[in-house]
Amino acid sequence: MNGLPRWLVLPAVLGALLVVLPVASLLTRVDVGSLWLLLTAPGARDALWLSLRTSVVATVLCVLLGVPLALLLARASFPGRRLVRALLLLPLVLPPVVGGLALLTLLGRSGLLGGALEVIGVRVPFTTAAVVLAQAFVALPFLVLTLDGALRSHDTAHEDVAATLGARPTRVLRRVTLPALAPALVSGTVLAFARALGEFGATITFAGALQGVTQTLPLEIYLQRSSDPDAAVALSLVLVVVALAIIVAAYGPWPPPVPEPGAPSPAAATGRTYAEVGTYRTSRPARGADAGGTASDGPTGVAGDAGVAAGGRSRPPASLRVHVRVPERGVDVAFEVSPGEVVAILGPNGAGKSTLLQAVAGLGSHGGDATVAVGDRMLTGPGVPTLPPRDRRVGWLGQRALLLRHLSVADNVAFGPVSRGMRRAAARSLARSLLADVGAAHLAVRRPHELSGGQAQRVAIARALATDPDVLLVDEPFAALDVGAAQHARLLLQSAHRAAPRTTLLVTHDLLDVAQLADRVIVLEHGRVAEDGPAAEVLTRPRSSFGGRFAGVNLLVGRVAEAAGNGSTDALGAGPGRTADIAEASNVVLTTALGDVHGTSDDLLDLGAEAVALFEPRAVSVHREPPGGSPRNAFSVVLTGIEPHGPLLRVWATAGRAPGGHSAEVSGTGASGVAGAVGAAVPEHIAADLTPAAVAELGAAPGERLWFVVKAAEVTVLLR
Ligand SMILES: Nc1ncnc2c1ncn2[C@@H]1O[C@H](COP(=O)(O)OP(=O)(O)OP(=O)(O)O)[C@@H](O)[C@H]1O
Repeated sequence: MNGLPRWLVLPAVLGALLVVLPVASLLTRVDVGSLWLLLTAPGARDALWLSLRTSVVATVLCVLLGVPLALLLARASFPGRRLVRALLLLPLVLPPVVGGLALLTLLGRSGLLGGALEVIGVRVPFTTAAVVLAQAFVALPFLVLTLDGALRSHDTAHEDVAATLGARPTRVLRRVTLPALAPALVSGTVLAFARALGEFGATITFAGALQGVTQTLPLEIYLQRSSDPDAAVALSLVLVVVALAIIVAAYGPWPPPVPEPGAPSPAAATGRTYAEVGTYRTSRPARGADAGGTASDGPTGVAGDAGVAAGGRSRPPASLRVHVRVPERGVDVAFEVSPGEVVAILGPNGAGKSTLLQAVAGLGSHGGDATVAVGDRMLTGPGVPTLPPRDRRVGWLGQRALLLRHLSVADNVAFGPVSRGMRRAAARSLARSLLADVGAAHLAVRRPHELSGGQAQRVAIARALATDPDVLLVDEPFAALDVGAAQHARLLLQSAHRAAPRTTLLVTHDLLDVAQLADRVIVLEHGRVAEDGPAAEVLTRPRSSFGGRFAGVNLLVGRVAEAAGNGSTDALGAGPGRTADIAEASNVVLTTALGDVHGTSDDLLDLGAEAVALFEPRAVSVHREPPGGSPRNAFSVVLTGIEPHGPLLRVWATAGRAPGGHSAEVSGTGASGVAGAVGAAVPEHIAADLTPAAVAELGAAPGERLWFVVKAAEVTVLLR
């Protein structure tokens, strides 16, 4: 019973019997011997034939009118949309006879439109056309509501990608939206047909019962009921059989839809620090070398640089200028990217990364204003018409591969070039070449559901490059892949970029992406640029809270309180705006939320200036009692968590209050280390890496107050 109470069985069985028993008893009344005779009687034949013809025409009408209606209701925003949706429910709840009366008041001889139609010699009521209209009136909501539900439960990600590939709206509708809607369209159409076939009340009111003209099967059954009950039962059997066939067609035991390859999985975080990433950097294959396949990717390797030539640039790389302002999301970001530069966009959740990418691609409706220029081409901005995504030449590669499931792999890659006007044969040949470049030539004839996540993402890379975009937007492209497949795809992107540099914005939470792909890093915090610098600089000497957490170093933000040069112990005295009168200060004191922090610096420091103190977690020792002697940096902290970190344990603490007072702030640190820790930026969080034995000896639990100690020589102070 799957945990359900047993008493449910009785009402459930009674409910099923309420529907099944009457139909079953109808079957027992059928006189099989005279069935054929009854069904082929002229009245019955005419009624059946009329019902089938009018139901088919009414269903076609429903599809032609209902599909656009459902699309607009689900995807467009216009005044009164909710009202229209509610009104469409009316035929479902109104007695059909009321529907028939409503049609009469509109199209009858003295109706709103009927009078005018009479004048031009068109009479609708009591004709076969009236039967069709009555059937369509009651059947349309079934189709619209089925499609509307399906549309609203689908996101528009596939349509968005198709638009960035250059497809015009009608092509997106025809090649992306409608194929994705096909199952719902079939269900809705079948339901509409069934409803039209069984329609009675509206038909008899609006069309009457003229044999061969308006007397459909339900009407014939009703009329035969008094004169020839056996014929009525036999005809009812026909309707039951047709209805059963329809139900099987619509809801039969068809296989469930296959999940999209590369659907997000929780295995996103890497938990590696920059130092660890260095191993990857040194071990990566040389330019053009084969990186080898992974178990999940099949036997193919990564093509070398030369191999990506087919995806090479037909134009030189272009610069990118961006200013995105979305006040309602608290986003105001501006920067420029040099031609061919790869800029990693980092930041905690909600920092504005997706809003930024959407604005550059022209997707979504964020309601803000944006200025985006690629080279000399203004994509959007004050005083210039906003280019739609299809005309921007801005490619998109996201976490999900978003391949079109009804197309083969080769046709997926050819989709963009064909959308941009390339002849089909040429596009196919380009697709084959690009698939070979990404080691997926052998997958060309497969459907997306026959691919692994890694294979699907490789195809998505080929598809994104096929249109040769001026700017590539890459949004956590490897986050849903396992480590091997992610590295494989990462190398592919790197290889393609080396062969044909392309201006790229790369949103990521993964250190490996930054280390391997990015020239420069922009850190967003609270919708603003918090840090912008060369990738190596941000990863080794971060200036922002998030940058520090991302790079796996402790970072405390503060103001310069003292700065003394070259070992001199003379404090120059605090005071905002007062400049140290030495070129380089080596010993520095920074006032931070954790207290004064002593460190060294090579920067020219102004007293009172904002600066950051950096130190590695492994440089921190942890004590239960205040340490003896006079260590320069001893911070009283509250333990917030312990997590594995390679062979060590990473102990996290914050400058919160111990239990009893307000609880300490808890960081967004995931169990997976740095990459997992990027969900939140709490500046005063610091970490210490200890051996498991040291942690056991310490015996501390989250919430306890401890002392974190770090030598001044281990602390580097940088200007912010
Ligand atoms: N559709 C929306 N309507 C209103 N506000 C939104 C919408 N989408 C995002 N926001 C808000 O805009 C801000 C920026 O969100 P955005 O999705 O751009 O952040 P993000 O950096 O991409 O975050 P994440 O890493 O979680 O994807 C957040 O405060 C968010 O709550």
